[in-house]
Amino acid sequence: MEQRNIAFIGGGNMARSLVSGLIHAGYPAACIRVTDLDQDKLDALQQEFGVQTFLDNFAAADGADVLVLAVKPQYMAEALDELTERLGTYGERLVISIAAGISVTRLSALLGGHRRIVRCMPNTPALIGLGMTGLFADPSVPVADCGFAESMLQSVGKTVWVGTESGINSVIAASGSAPAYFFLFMEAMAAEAQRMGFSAEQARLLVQQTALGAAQMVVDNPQLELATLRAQVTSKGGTTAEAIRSFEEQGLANMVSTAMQAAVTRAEEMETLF
Ligand SMILES: NC(=O)C1=CN([C@@H]2O[C@H](COP(=O)(O)OP(=O)(O)OC[C@H]3O[C@@H](n4cnc5c(N)ncnc54)[C@H](O)[C@@H]3O)[C@@H](O)[C@H]2O)C=CC1
Ligand SMILES: O=C(O)[C@@H]1CCC=N1
Repeated sequence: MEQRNIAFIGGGNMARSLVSGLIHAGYPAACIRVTDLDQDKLDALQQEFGVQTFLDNFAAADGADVLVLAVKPQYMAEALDELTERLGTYGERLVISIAAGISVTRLSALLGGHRRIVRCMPNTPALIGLGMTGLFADPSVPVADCGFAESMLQSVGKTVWVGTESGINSVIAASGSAPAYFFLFMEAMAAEAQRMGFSAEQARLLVQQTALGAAQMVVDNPQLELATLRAQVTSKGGTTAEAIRSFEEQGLANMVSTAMQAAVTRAEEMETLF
């Protein structure tokens, strides 16, 4: 991967996962800077990865070729107002934003009209190198910059480009927020397994190993439809058929669709708020 000086603005969960992925992919720690308001987080990042850390965003951004915006959406304007005022211009810098609900147009305004922006939507499994990220860039962004952003996100998992910016909100619904859907489902299953008499530890093992096995079967069998894998478990007149019938009667597909649309709607609302 091409080496550029990267400054992460915000050193929280997602920045940590990206830093970890880059370091494990052999990216030099000397080319990575991280800023945060929390000195303890910075110290932990410095100790674990050997990256340079800063309490001052300007000090990190000055001299960096790439800025990765990794603060929560509600703090983005505050962080960028100050940075833009002190930097004056972003020049040739590539700006990669991982924030939900902040459009390229809004980012550009916060960056004093800067246009070299790639929006990315990763998810938390990036922490263990199994992330899924959607990327979007305006056609005016140089191909080399898009390639850099893609390589960075591929260091923590898989990537997909979306052709329109609204596609990023669909990525939020389908993968950015989605680890939480699976966790919720697993929570519900583990709770029921406990009610059936398993200990908390046993219930978690039953659920997590099944989720892992099911996901691995999907990955290992790209030629099989998801419905086919489901059918292979579902013996005619058997137990699974009854569980699936119950899910379907209660409108699982509709529930999932409505929830994913709710995530999109919230992302659209956030675009008007931050
Ligand atoms: N958590 C998730 O599953 C995902 C989050 N995102 C996006 O990633 C971004 C970061 O999210 P997380 O890492 O989960 O949040 P986080 O809260 O763990 O990290 C944000 C960090 O920014 C720091 N910060 C706040 N204001 C700052 C400032 N002015 N200058 C420097 N640092 C500042 C905070 O101290 C905090 O450590 C958000 O914009 C979110 O939309 C994107 C995809 C998935
Ligand atoms: O919940 C959120 O807003 C962020 C974006 C995707 C996952 N977490």
